[in-house]
Amino acid sequence: MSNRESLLSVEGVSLSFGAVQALIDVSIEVYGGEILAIIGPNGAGKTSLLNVINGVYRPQQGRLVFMGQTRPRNLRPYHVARQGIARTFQNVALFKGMSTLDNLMTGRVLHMRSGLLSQALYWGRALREEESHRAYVERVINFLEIEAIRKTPVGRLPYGLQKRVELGRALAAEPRLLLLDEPMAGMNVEEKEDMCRFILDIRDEFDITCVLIEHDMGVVMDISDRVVVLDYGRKIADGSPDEVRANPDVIDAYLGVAHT
Ligand SMILES: Nc1ncnc2c1ncn2[C@@H]1O[C@H](COP(=O)(O)OP(=O)(O)OP(=O)(O)O)[C@@H](O)[C@H]1O
Repeated sequence: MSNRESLLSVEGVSLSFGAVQALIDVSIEVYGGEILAIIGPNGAGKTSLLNVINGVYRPQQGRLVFMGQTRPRNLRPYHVARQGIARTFQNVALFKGMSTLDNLMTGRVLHMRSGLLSQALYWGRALREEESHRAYVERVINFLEIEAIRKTPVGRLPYGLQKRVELGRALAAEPRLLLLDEPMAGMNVEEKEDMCRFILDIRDEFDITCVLIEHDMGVVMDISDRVVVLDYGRKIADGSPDEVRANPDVIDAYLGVAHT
């Protein structure tokens, strides 16, 4: 559960693409240890917000504070990842010809100190490092119950399992903050239940804070500690699942009807 200490502050962020205003003065607090869902109709700015958080988009206005440090405006996505923010994508983004194990190992790249030269010069050290990365990846494989597919090229796996491998790769990066873009999209009921369990356990066992975009309201209401609602680039609600569900602005945004 949340420790009520801010892990990430998004402060007054505005982002536009030409005439399109994707985010308008959005402020969000993410507390350590919580599962925060971002919801909203299509085009509301949810993915843009994740892309701002992981440094792919630079907002025209506003700032981000992660673990007490204000992010420099020119920080690149690679450095954001090194600071401890990992993500998965709406459409699975894996190396389809590579095995599950190798895909997960790519998640460790940020933590690898040995370059090619030092691997040649200090072979023993590089080997020890490789072993420790393997051990961490094995922990992730066990946790996600994907032992049976460790050697399978991920392109051959059913979609639900590919999503799980992608989650594993993000987890292998040992992030502090995990951003999940529609982790249940395209899954059947059973796969969704598994994914919900994994997200809850990631928070509890790995102590990783999760921000997720999800369209399945049942899932959102079940697993989130807090819900933020975006509509046309603005934040229109922020609260517990029950508060948000009862919020008239949210009902309007989803149902498109005026409330009395
Ligand atoms: N790279 C881009 N170039 C131009 N416009 C963009 C870009 N990315 C997003 N937009 C626009 O910004 C607005 C917000 O899009 P975004 O993808 O963030 O919404 P979303 O809430 O994630 O939508 P969905 O639920 O459909 O994925 C939309 O009007 C979209 O067309």
